[in-house]
Amino acid sequence: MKVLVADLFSQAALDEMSNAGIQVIYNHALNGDSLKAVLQSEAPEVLVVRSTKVTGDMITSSPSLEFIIRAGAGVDNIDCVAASKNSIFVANCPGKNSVAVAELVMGHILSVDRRLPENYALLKQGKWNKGAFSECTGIKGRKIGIIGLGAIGKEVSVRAKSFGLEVCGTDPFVSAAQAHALGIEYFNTIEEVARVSDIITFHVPSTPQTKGMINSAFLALCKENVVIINTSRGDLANEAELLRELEARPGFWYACDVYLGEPAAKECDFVHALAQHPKVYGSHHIGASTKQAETAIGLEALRMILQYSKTRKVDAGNLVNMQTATKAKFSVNVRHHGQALAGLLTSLVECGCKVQEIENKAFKDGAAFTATVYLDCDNLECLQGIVAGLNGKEGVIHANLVHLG
Ligand SMILES: O=C(O)C(=O)COP(=O)(O)O
Repeated sequence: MKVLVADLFSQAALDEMSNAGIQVIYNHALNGDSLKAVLQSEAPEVLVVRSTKVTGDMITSSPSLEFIIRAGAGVDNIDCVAASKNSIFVANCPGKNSVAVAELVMGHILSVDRRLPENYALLKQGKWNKGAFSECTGIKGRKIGIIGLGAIGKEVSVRAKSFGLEVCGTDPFVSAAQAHALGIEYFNTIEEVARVSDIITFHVPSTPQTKGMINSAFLALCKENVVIINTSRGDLANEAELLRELEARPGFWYACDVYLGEPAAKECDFVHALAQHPKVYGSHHIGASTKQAETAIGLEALRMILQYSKTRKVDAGNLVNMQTATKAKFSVNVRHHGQALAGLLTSLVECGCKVQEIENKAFKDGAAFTATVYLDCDNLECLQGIVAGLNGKEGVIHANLVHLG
């Protein structure tokens, strides 16, 4: 099997692939036309990318392609609809860079509160101005609102609590009970989070529902001195409205890792009104760029590639799309601490799945049970929602979805 890796990727995972007899082409300079050309000339079955765009045109002109792996979380850079139409699976590596992103969020929170970039800049200019920084507030006891309580949002909440922040949040896929179990005050809407939070951090994917959600109407509900952190996607922000609010409200600060019209990793000019605004602290979309995250993502991609090379089945933490033409067969695998599967089965039936077989294995690893539910389903989105919900449930160690053909 041939795998094309078109972005920076773990060397250890590349070596493992080669050791397993997989032909690997690693070229992290590929982008646009050059990526399309290599897809055609090398004809790989598997393509691995990070933020590099995979367009419908690339997909339709690459008949060899069977599986695209997003070595990261957000799949908005991949034309998943075109992939589905061409029977190409798309999977990401959920949760594998969550800690790295959460660590960056804490860095931005502290940077804004203590004005660290200005501190550095003055010292570099040979100036000493302790008095200029005596107005910093401190973050203990203030409230952080987390929009999106998935893997990244949860890691942020753990770190925020250790700094003494109070944590609240919202997420349409997480129940109030699940949030409360994590010590997070739960709200049903982003508007409620806006009203009570001193710092608001966004951890949602780019979808039609989330695009432009950081806008004037949202900011009007926020506290006067709110700090907004966006490490998710640039298009969550209506940048024109955000710039107006930054001008109009002296106490409002924005820190971000992502921008509208962000250049590809391989380019270097970036003239951008928001990025260069004095009340914006920005980083270079480095949320996932730690060696720890690179290793975790590399291992997850490697696992999926090895599995696919042996079985031609996609065993993914999150299968993003599916072949649209036919009903597909899946299994939901759950490792848990012995609670009943009744809730899972009810949810599966409610979303139209046809359960074929349930396999239970007791006391794997001495402490945990595993269950595999085999089913037919043509509503992948619903099925993914159920599996994601299981991962947040108390007593569940891990649940994943496997495409069986
Ligand atoms: O995983 C994600 O969604 C990210 O935004 C990380 O992007 P990257 O893989 O560093 O290009």
